[in-house]
Amino acid sequence: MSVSAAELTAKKCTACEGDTPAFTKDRITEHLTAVPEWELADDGKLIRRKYKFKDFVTAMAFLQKVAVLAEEEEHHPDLHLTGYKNVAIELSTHAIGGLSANDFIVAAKIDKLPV
Ligand SMILES: C[C@H](O)[C@H](O)[C@H]1CNC2=NC(N)=NC(=O)C2=N1
Repeated sequence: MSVSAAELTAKKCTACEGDTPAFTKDRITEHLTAVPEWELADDGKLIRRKYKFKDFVTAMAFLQKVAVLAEEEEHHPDLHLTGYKNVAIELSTHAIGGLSANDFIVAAKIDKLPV
């Protein structure tokens, strides 16, 4: 059963232990429909969204908003700034070496941030 963005944004991340199983392909597919801007990468171990901003300051301001959200959720994406105004955000659950609900919750919340 597919999951909606509203369901994801209504949730909070929960602490993820190493014994939590990573999402299967089916669960990933169900969750990806809620965050269609995100691509699956690294053999299903992470999801990525790319942004192009008009300038460096705008890109950095957006990264700062993502950082605040990550701290609130206690789940932290890898943040990349390339070409001084292009941002790539990667989400995976390091504790389990794959994807968990936390990644999709944070992705859905990032999608709601003003750009
Ligand atoms: C206790 C706390 O929830 C963990 O250390 C968190 C911190 N942020 C994290 N972020 C990510 N992306 N993966 C993790 O496994 C992770 N673990």
